[in-house]
Amino acid sequence: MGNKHQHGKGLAEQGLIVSHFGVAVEVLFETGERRMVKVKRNSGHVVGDGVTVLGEVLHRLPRRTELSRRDARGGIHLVAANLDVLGVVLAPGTPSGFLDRAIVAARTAGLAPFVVLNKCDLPEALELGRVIGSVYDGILPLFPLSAVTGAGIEPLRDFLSQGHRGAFVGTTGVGKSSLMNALCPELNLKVGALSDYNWTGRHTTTVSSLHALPGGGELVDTPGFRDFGLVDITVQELAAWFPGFESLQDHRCRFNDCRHRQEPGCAVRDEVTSGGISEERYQTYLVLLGEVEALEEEALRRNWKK
Ligand SMILES: Nc1nc2c(ncn2[C@@H]2O[C@H](COP(=O)(O)OP(=O)(O)OP(=O)(O)O)[C@@H](O)[C@H]2O)c(=O)[nH]1
Ligand SMILES: [Zn+2]
Repeated sequence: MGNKHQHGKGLAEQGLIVSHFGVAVEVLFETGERRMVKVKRNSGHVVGDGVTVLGEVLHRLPRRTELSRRDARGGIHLVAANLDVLGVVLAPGTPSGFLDRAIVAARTAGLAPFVVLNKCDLPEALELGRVIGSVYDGILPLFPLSAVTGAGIEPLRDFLSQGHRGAFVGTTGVGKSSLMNALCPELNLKVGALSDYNWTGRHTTTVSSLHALPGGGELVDTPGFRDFGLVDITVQELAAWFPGFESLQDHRCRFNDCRHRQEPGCAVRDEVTSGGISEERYQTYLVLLGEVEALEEEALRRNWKK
């Protein structure tokens, strides 16, 4: 690795940040070469960023999308840039409401969400699959599978191979790591291959890494990015992106900031009356709306600005 490429004077090379080590990033260049480039700590670069590199000077290109999370003190952290899709991983026992929040968060960030129903080898997964299928089938791609047995993983591979760059999110224990390992056989290998570098702290400060899948597509591994903060959505985002309200693309509420509750001229309530939106979906929305409103008030009190 490294020395084959001649750096032409004044010629910047274009690449992609595939790993981040705090004081350095690993850049994958269009030539296929990989090289470590030093960056300032807190320079704001993340995995998925497109860059140009001239010598040791790295310049970030504009981003298409940004995926962020919020920490326990309200600080916002960028997790990855330029993702196209976000896989929301569910398994028996996932708290209800998580999926809707995650879908809204993904859509708000400009990522197309899809659903992975993991642990389908367990009998409890049958009922979850039925419930999820009845609500979300036709709204977004669904992948029932088992990361452990490998059953059902092929359709997900096909989906990702259509040139998609994605990441997974899900509550702890749903099987995100298992899924990453099943999809990226290079993951374990990679840890070993990198160990002969001697950048200080590289093993402990890795934020995330991007992996090309053997059949096409890319996945970003995001250690520490589970459910936390992703589900932190605003009332406006919820009202605009709630799954099941897709028919609203053609109809608009009278008020731009309509919360779809009692406002006059509300297109959502019209759709519920006419059957375009199910009463059940609408009731689920109202419950979530109440929760998001309460969280927003609390955040305002703590002075978390969004
Ligand atoms: N039965 C069954 N168990 C699974 C499956 N996928 C993962 N598991 C198990 O679920 C547990 C959690 O899996 P992980 O892959 O560590 O889950 P995770 O989402 O990465 O968890 P966190 O790192 O805590 O966020 C492990 O014991 C896995 O073996 C599956 O498809 N079927
Ligand atoms: Zn409305």
